[in-house]
Amino acid sequence: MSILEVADVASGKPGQQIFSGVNFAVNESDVIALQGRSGGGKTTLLKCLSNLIVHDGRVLYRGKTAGEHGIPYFRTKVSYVPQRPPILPGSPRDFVSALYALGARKSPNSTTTGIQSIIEMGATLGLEECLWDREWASLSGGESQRAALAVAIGLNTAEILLLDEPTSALDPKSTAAVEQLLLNEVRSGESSLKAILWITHSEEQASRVATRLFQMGGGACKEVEMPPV
Ligand SMILES: Nc1ncnc2c1ncn2[C@@H]1O[C@H](COP(=O)(O)OP(=O)(O)OP(=O)(O)O)[C@@H](O)[C@H]1O
Repeated sequence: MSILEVADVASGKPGQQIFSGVNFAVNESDVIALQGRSGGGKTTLLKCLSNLIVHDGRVLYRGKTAGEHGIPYFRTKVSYVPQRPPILPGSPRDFVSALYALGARKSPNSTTTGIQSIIEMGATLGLEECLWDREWASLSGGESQRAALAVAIGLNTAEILLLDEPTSALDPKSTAAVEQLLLNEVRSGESSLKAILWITHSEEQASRVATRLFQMGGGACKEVEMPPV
């Protein structure tokens, strides 16, 4: 069974549709680069898939809709990671503690080991431990982007991550670390992560990470052939 089945998904108002007729399936080990012109609807599509905005059509995770699974559970499995995390009160550590306290993230880890594994994930991305105790508002764009990714991966709950330009604020070294970590996780039998849908404007990045390529524009989303290496 596919992890995610997307059937006839459309978004926008009548007469002002952003896209319609989006159909595809995401399978284990897929790393799908989603490309297309600015304003073409890539972010909107990812938000539809994670049930963050209202849409037409059906999105099935492991054969069931978000409503059938329960929306909080669905979002822990099909997780959208925004390009820039919203500025939250408190520190990244407070944020992670709150996630565990809410129980919204059913993790195999206890709170303490869970936070520790997220901090270790951050270290892989070059984040020092002291950063987790600083105010979100004091972090640079690249630090907050990597902290959000470390949380999304380190929670170890999502089967599919929907990444919105996850390296847009990063230098080449940090970009390489993020790409490597994500590919390692998706290939590891121990990680919950089984597939990624990854918005990127970089053809070079797509060729480094992707196993499939989707092109968005003109109100549609089509799979295209990967360019020869
Ligand atoms: N909340 C909103 N209200 C009204 N229009 C919106 C809203 N969010 C997005 N749009 C519009 O929907 C269209 C698609 O936006 P979206 O952000 O999905 O594009 P994108 O392909 O991700 O663009 P980019 O590559 O610039 O990030 C754009 O015309 C945008 O202005």
